Amino acid sequence: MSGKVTVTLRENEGIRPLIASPSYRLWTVAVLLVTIVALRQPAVLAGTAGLFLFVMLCCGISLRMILRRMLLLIPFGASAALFIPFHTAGRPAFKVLGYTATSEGVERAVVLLLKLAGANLLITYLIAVTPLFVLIRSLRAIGIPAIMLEMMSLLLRYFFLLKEEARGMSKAQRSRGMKTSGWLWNALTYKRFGQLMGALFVRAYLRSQRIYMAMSARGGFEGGRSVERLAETDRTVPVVEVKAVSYAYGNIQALKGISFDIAKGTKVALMGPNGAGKSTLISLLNGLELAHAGEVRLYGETVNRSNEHRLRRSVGVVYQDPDDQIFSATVLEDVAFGPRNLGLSAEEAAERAAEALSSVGMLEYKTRSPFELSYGQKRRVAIAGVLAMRPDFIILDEPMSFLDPRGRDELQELLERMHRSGLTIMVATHDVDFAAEWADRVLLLKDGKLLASGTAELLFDDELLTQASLHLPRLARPFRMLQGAEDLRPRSVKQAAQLIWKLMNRGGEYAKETGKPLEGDRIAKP
Ligand SMILES: Nc1ncnc2c1ncn2[C@@H]1O[C@H](COP(=O)(O)OP(=O)(O)OP(=O)(O)O)[C@@H](O)[C@H]1O
Repeated sequence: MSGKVTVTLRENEGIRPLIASPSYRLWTVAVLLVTIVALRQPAVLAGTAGLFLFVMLCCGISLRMILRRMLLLIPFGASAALFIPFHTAGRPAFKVLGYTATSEGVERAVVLLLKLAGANLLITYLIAVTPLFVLIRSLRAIGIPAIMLEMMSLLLRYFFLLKEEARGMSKAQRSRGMKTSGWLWNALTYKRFGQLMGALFVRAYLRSQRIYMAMSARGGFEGGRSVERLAETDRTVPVVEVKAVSYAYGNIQALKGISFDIAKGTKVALMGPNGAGKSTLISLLNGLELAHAGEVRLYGETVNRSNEHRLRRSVGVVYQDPDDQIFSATVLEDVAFGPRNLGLSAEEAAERAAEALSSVGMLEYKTRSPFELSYGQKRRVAIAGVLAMRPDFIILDEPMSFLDPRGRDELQELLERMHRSGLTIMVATHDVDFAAEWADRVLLLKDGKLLASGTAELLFDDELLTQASLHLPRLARPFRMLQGAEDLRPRSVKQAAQLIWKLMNRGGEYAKETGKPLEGDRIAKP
């Protein structure tokens, strides 16, 4: 599964924009660009470029940054301008290798270069003082179609994610001795660089696959068709029935004939070591993949190509990395993406999105760019994106990963609230402590097989835990060290406190009976 990717868009810290409103800024730059295109006099163009440079320096944009941006464009402009003096009719000015340059040609080349420099300065100013996603949003104000902006926003977002991945990989390589400084690399460095590029390509491919899955899961490729929802379901029909299901990726058998049911309103922890088949099972439960053998039944219906879209309406999946799921320019738009795909109007979708954001405590961030959020906040937005589709069954893949302790507690509370609102929830997790405290039901997978299925009591079975590469919940460990208390299985801090209290009382009774205090070897022997 992918690691956390941090996207930095705050390249412009310490820079003061001259015009506060991004859309006014955009309009001003657009008007100035048109003016530059219209100007013909080299002296006026040079004066204008000088003025822009002065203003940019006053705004706090460093000369280094300006030169770096200029160097990106000027070589292209210069190579085009190089030929103009020799291809323009007029008074001969000088000769190079037998070719005659004209004065008019030289002036045209200078005008072109000055125009390019002026335009480049303006765009550098705009990019330096405006975060890219604010810029994209402002483009809407000048009439660029929403679909184009969505695409730009998506492309930009993944460009940055890949850039961050490349940076992370390169850092990791450098920390292991790869040297990339200087112009002349040795053969090994070139080889390592090639490997890095290859790995980046594979990562880009895998990420695009995950994005595709996350978008499909929210109905992104159904063209906003209004698909009927499932009728109100009978509580007695299991939400999920998995019967002898197998699935393979080519020769790799990911699931090997597994069977289980999930009743409505259950809190399920799907656990197992890496490569056990959890993510594969999730794709099958959401109808994104179909079983190669056996059947997956959702609300009593076998999932097949003809009903997968309809059934998927009732099953929401929150993927592990929120960066795979979130892509719109604002938080509200992103959460409204799923409802829009359900065929709802823009107003209805926005209403639902606001409601979902409120339920995850993120309503106040609705106009922000998802890029400006912390990882935990992005995860909440990703959950809201799925809740807004009002599923009956929600699956979360590793929701606790990369969250700080407070973030974990808050997420657990959110899961409880979601459950109280009537949802059936499945969480794929490696976190035994969370699963022991939260789950009503535990499914243990290993090597594509169902190792065990039952209550959270399974998480106290040493043999099973060893087989599933899990460990005993931390709260239960001290009790294992106390003679006479080994069988006590607290699943929450509260239960652990109650059990400790009981043990203390037991100690008191012993002292009363025997007239001796309880010491070491009876109960309190670690
Ligand atoms: N796209 C793929 N192509 C080939 N094999 C795959 C692919 N995805 C998964 N597998 C294989 O299928 C098996 C199950 O993988 P899966 O990702 O479902 O496990 P998982 O339990 O989710 O693992 P983890 O906890 O590491 O995320 C593994 O052996 C894995 O190598």
